Amino acid sequence: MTSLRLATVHPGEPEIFHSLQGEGISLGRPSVFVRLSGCNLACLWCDTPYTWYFTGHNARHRGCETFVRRENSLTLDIAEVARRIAEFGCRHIVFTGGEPLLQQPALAALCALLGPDYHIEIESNGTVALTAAFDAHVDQLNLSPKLAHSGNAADLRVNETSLAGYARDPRAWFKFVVASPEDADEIDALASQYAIAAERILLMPEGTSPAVLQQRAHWLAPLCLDRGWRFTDRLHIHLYGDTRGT
Ligand SMILES: Nc1nc2[nH]cc(C(=O)O)c2c(=O)[nH]1
Ligand code: SF4
Ligand SMILES: [Mg+2]
Repeated sequence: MTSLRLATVHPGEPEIFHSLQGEGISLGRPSVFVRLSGCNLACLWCDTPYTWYFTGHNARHRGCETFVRRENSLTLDIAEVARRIAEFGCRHIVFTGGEPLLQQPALAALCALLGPDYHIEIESNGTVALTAAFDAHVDQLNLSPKLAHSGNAADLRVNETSLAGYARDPRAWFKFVVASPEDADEIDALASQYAIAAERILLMPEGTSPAVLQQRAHWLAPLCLDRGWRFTDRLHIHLYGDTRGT
């Protein structure tokens, strides 16, 4: 029996939901989201700390206390995950987290169970390379390599081997979360080090309220125009606010 560790919308209920993709190159596309629990990083401004910031975690997180693990995560057999996905009647899946690529054997087994008719999109921090078994199922990678302002040590947030591999992968898009105009220099450096074309780079304002997103868009939009990078908003925040299961 293979199972996935999932986040919850409330205790006992896995975070599997139907929504419009709110970020990135597929923005606006109806998708089934499956949120996995657990992350190998600890971003200060993480918008889903309930996937990893559990009691006893020694990282800091801006603005929140730790979460009780058994209330905020659960284990679900992949057959049940597949059944819940199928109920939505939507062929686009987004695996997110946390860091979903920490559970690739179970994700590969789930995709095999679902069959070939699904478009599989991944939201990942880019520090974990694809396994051969899961690679075969993946159609699109939305990678968000973390910058210095995330608070993670440089050697943790950038895995040179996996990032170099993704830079060569035509399925990969690079969605950087930015908090200030100065972040552009770090993105420039990564883009030139890994030879990532501007065309595949998107910048997204950090923020979990429409007001903050709008305020940051004022300097981010011209910055994107200037550098030839794409801009992405966070549609779900405008539509639903910062709420689980949306
Ligand atoms: N609607 C919607 N779009 C999203 N795109 C990426 C998300 C994420 O949390 O990774 C997300 C999310 O949580 N909701
Ligand atoms: S990598 Fe993503 S899920 Fe993990 S702590 Fe950072 S923002 Fe949160
Ligand atoms: Mg998110």
